[in-house]
Amino acid sequence: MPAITVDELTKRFGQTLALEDLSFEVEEGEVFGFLGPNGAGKSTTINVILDFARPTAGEVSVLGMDAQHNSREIRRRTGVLPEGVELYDRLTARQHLEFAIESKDADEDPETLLERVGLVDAIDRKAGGYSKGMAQRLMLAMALVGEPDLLILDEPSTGLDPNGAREMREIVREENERGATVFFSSHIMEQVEAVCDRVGILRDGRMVAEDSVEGLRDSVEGGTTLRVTVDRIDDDALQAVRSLPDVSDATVEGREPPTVVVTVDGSKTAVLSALEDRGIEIRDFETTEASLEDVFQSYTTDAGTEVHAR
Ligand SMILES: Nc1ncnc2c1ncn2[C@@H]1O[C@H](COP(=O)(O)OP(=O)(O)OP(=O)(O)O)[C@@H](O)[C@H]1O
Repeated sequence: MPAITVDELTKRFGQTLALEDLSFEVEEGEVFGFLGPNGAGKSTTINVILDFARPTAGEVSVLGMDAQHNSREIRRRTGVLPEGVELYDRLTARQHLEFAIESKDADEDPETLLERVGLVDAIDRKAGGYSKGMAQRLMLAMALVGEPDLLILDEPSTGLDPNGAREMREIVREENERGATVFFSSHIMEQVEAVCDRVGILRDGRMVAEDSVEGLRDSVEGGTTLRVTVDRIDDDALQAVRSLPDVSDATVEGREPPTVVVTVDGSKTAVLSALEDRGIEIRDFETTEASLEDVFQSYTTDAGTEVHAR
């Protein structure tokens, strides 16, 4: 049973079409990264999943239950880190957590939870004085209350410095190992790479790609470039490289020594062997992969479409 099923979901706000016929599934036990530029519809999708917004058309089920009819039970089993921080300025972190623990009928120690998110030193300070990052850590601790089956994190790295973002990823990993499904949105591809099993890319309310990060990289033409520095090169050897099944392009840069620049999908050794078989000496080689930013751009901008996402 999938943890989340979104089926032909459309959501309009007046004239604005925020989501259009959106369908996807998040498998139980997976970490799913929900990516998209600002305004793509990520928060709207999350709001419908949690029944904070009603669909114009389509259906959503969460943990096997209908998102609209069973929202109370769904929210009880789900930990949410919503976008934008809504803390009570006059309450301390301990009081926030006591409230969250009580409302989930859970039985946890606020101190242990705050230790996990690195905020235990501020346990009895009022949230009104918190920095953005501290507020985000407290919200994350609240999301963890009650060992939820599903964690929904909307832009969880907002306000966190690189250390905080790394700690957040560690918590995502730990929660996933405990058995929780994690669904988190971001507009930064790099943040999802380290933890996500699968990524969906949303653009203008539609899912434009769904794959592992590795699969997405491979889907962008020019994904891997192999640069081979050789003692010399001739047309015969260059043609031999070009005719290899996994090679889509091969050109020569520089003369002394020349560098063969090869766009290759599969085996790089085949390229090296093709050159060596023709008596060419390989002095050095390196491979470069498309950056994740290239991948994201190729799916979310018109300029990027020219990168030829297949
Ligand atoms: N309550 C609302 N009323 C009117 N329009 C809305 C409302 N909520 C969202 N929208 C519109 O729906 C579209 C999708 O917005 P949404 O907030 O879901 O995007 P997002 O991907 O979460 O963006 P961001 O990364 O900026 O948070 C936008 O055009 C937005 O202006």
